Amino acid sequence: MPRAILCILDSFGIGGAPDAADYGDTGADTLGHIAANYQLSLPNLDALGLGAAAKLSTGEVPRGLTDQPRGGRWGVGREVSKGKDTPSGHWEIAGVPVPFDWGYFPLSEPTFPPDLIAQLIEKSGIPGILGNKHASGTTVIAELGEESIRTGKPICYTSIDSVFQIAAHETHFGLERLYTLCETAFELTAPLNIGRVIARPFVGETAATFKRTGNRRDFAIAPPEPTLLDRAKEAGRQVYAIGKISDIYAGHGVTHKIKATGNMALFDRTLEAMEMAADGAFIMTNFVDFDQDFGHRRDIPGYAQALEAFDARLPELIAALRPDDLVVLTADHGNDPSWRGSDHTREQTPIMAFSPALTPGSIGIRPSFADIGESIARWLGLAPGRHGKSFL
Ligand SMILES: O=P(O)(O)O[C@H]1O[C@H](CO)[C@@H](O)[C@H]1O
Ligand SMILES: [Mn+2]
Ligand SMILES: [Mn+2]
Repeated sequence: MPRAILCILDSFGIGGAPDAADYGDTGADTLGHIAANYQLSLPNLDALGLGAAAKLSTGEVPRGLTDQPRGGRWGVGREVSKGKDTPSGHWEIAGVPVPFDWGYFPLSEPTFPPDLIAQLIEKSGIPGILGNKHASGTTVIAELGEESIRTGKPICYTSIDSVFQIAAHETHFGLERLYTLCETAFELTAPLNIGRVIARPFVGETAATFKRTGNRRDFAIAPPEPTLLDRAKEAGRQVYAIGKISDIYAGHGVTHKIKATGNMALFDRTLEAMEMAADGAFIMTNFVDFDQDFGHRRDIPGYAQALEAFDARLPELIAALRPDDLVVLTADHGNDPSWRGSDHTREQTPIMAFSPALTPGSIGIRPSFADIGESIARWLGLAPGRHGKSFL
């Protein structure tokens, strides 16, 4: 019975979104700009159609890649959901475009409504908050982390995404206490249509030594309709959610939740799941480092090396495939490390689908990421959903 493995390379855009101007992102191109600034070597991704997909997206083959795929189906994903954020991208990939507008916090300072912060302080008993602005997570910890340790006040910040993030020291503030605080914040922000509250624990004693840990936790609102994960679970299938996948879907539709820190550990867990998973299973992994450690940090060599490390492991994944396994590689949005600021960028995404049982060829530009979910649904023998069309 066919199985499917879906790998999300978080933020790995390939430029060319027709609505990029609406986001101030005209010309943003995560892969294109990395390739222009770094001598990229991605032979396995290129063989699966990455260079060809990039050419279809922007008209140009990125430096170091080719437009000669050597197996699999390849094409371009275009997002219909308005948010260029992780939940919007992931939900749409799993067949459910986001039909509503998320709530966002303004660029002005303080960014959070005074009422919201007053209630958070009252309900949680914290002495106050620091931050209260748009910020990059690592920068704001370097700026305010020492004061946070000294005063016991957590650092609350946001971005252009629909998020309320709380950074606090793992031991001085306490990890469990941070999670509880996030739960309270989640209850208070849900009526504002805020997609996620994210706990951002860090360690270290000085600005120079602060480091965020793998104990990040996302408290997310649930998708508005059943996703591919729910549909697979409902049909009695195993659904493996690796990395932050379970958090992104608020645990809905997940039968096996597996956490790991770092892309290589995430790759290991994916291979292990492929060994364990039953016939008909659906395995989904989010490779978060691309986005969290390199895209938001505007680190071009870091992003490039993470891509090369991922590429180098693809032969292991291909060798582990059973004859009727399908693998799909794609991304949820862009995060061009050469771009201004530290936020995501509106871009199209690569879609690379391969299986020993699949004939190669182009799938063109898909009008919605939902086509990915529908293709996997068809592969797994699930009933069609309400959105998207299978390219298989
Ligand atoms: O700068 P850091 O804390 O990594 O935050 C990033 O992570 C958030 C969630 O993915 C995004 O909204 C972005 O702001
Ligand atoms: Mn993302
Ligand atoms: Mn991000």
